[in-house]
Amino acid sequence: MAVFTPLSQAQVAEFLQRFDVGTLTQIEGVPSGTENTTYFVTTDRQALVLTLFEQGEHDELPFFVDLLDYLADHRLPVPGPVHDCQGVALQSLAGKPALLFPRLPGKHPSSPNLAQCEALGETLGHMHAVSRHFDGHRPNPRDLHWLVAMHHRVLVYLSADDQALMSDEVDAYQAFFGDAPDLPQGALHGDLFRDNTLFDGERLGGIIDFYNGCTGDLLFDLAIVINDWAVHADGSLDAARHDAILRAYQARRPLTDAERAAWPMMLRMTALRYWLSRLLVVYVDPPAHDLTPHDPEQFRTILLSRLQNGALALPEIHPA
Ligand SMILES: Nc1ncnc2c1ncn2[C@@H]1O[C@H](COP(=O)(O)OP(=O)(O)O)[C@@H](O)[C@H]1O
Ligand SMILES: N[C@@H](CCOP(=O)(O)O)C(=O)O
Repeated sequence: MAVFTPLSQAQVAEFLQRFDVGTLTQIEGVPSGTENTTYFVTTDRQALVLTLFEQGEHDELPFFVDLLDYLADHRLPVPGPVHDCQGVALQSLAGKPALLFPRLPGKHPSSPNLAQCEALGETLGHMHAVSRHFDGHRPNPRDLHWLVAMHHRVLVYLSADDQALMSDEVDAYQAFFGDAPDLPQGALHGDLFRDNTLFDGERLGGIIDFYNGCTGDLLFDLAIVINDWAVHADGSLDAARHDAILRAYQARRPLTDAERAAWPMMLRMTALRYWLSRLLVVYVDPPAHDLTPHDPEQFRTILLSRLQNGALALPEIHPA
């Protein structure tokens, strides 16, 4: 379940009066979320999504509002928050911070086809081309500093081989990124898995759930995408999906030489980032609700595959 704060029809109807969105006809709790309370809200004029923030740093919400406003203004398929009649987006409802969004069309792709991979790559390249100029700032909460600080907390739960694997990897990232030239910076989604996209057939209807959004290495976002969108069950890369995403991405934002050099290491580091964050959820900081945690093993397998097989060759650049 993901309705942590139940709302009545009357509460939502009164809330909607702050906005110019029409009159409430229906509310429906969304079961699939994991962190926040989400309701689909329908009025006589439009379909909306209401999010109540249950956890996290609430003082970071203005960053997410600014980022979504910025991306929506640049015609990216993201749900730009609805602003009330006074021009304010961030609200309070039932004692929780609340945002209202347009409901975007589509479904999460479990097994994306090549056209969907191309659409995602093209949109992410577009997003990164414009997000380089976004002037907000939020350090990446899952960057190398986080890996260095947090990996000690799970070592005790791992086999001797896995302890060595994790520690050696973190050392290798520190050695590599400590000496590497700076990579292009900008705003990132930070968690662009398939289940944070909505596809209407082959059209990308929207990218949602920007609450890992931050500013940092753009390559970090791209590596997260490849490790989720272009893998087989054994962790190996699917060459056709990999190339479809990276060709379309680079038509919008070609990778620099420094990014190309860092790519194999970034694929490993973002695989370990999820192995670690999932281990932390399972062993160190389990959530209060009873949702089944994501499987850490999946990202250990991906990491081992990147280590054993390296990265695939990056496709040729075809600028638009
Ligand atoms: N703007 C939107 N348009 C359509 N569906 C949405 C939108 N925002 C969220 N959803 C739906 O609600 C679900 C939960 O939202 P999400 O922000 O991912 O919650 P959580 O952070 O709790 O996981 C999503 O998986 C998606 O199905
Ligand atoms: N998509 C992630 C969950 C979000 O990551 P977190 O670091 O914010 O817990 C996953 O599949 O594990």
